[in-house]
Amino acid sequence: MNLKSQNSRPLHYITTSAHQSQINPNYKNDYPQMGEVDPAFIQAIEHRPRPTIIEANEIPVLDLSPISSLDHLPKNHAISKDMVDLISEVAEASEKWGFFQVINHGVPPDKLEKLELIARKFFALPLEEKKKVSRDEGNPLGYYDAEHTKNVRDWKEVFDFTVRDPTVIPVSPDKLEAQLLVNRWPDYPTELREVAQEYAQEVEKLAFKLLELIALSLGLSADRLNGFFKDHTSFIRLNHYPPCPAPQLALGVGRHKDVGALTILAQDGVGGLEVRQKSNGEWVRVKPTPGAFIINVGDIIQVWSNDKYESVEHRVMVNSQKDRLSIPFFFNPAHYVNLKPLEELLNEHNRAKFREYNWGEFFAIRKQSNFKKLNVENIQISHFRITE
Ligand SMILES: O=C(O)CCC(=O)C(=O)O
Ligand SMILES: [Fe+2]
Repeated sequence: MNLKSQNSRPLHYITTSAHQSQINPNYKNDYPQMGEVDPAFIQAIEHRPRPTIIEANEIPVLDLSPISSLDHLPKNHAISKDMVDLISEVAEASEKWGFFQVINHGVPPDKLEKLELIARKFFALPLEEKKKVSRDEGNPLGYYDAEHTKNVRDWKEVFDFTVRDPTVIPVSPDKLEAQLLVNRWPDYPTELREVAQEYAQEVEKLAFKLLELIALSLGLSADRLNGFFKDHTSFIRLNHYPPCPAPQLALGVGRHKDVGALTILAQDGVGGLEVRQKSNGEWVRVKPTPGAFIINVGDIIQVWSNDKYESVEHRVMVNSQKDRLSIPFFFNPAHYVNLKPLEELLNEHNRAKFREYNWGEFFAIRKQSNFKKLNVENIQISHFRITE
């Protein structure tokens, strides 16, 4: 890679410019030129985005109206025809795509709009302000602008908070006993805490409904998986992707699979999320659908379902013009839950494909590899795969 300059240009030089220009008309665009991109961001050639984008027109959009007024789904199949249809759509989408979108999901749109607005205000603050609530090795919550995916730095800045406050989970592989994690809220914008918590409560309800739909779609009783989430360790991330001077070299988030059970993602209208299509391995763009959430099956559901529903690889492309905001809710079980294929789905033709592993330990090890560049591959469920 023949870069003009090897000097690192901190991400913060460009993060606020889009907003600064709205606030201050004299603000000069300060985007670094291509040669100034820190090599830490540059993807290996085979992982760089392709110049032509393929839109995924077929990612299923599921209408959750049949369940939007319910708090929980009926425990067995004593359910309406509409619900039966919905459950088979969930089964098909999870098997074929590992991704689907939902509309009429019951989350009030104004809760999301408010959070988006406040998130933009937060990211528009000077870096020193944001760093007052910085994540560190002892606490993975708060602001961070140097996350690595597969040891390459992502072109993004994030703010993480847990849905349950406090949340109990081990955070470091050197200290695997569970710790009490407390959210870090900034002084400004003052409303962030309240708006974020209100949004979290609404999406938490949706997460349980989706979990119940997935259980039913696997032929289990609706509440089969709920017990694993009694003390859930779910967290919400505000992802901000600043405009990037070299979008053909870097990624907002490098290719990865989500390690939790389910992800419920809100994205703004800019677009950038790409999913690796199961049928042919092609990267396809998930076009923003106003009012819809994007749902993806994570590694834990892959393990529980013994590979019936696979967690699908995805990544985020950035662009040189616009910044982008996305808000994933990562629905994760309690730290003490041990994960393995569900007994009732196994038989002599379908033997367990994964060894048991503990969620809290897995989380602690993965968090450390996202925090800094390591020289080893990060932990994956494939490390627990049983090879004959
Ligand atoms: O920004 C997006 O669309 C997806 C982000 C993502 O995959 C993640 O944060 O795990
Ligand atoms: Fe993801």
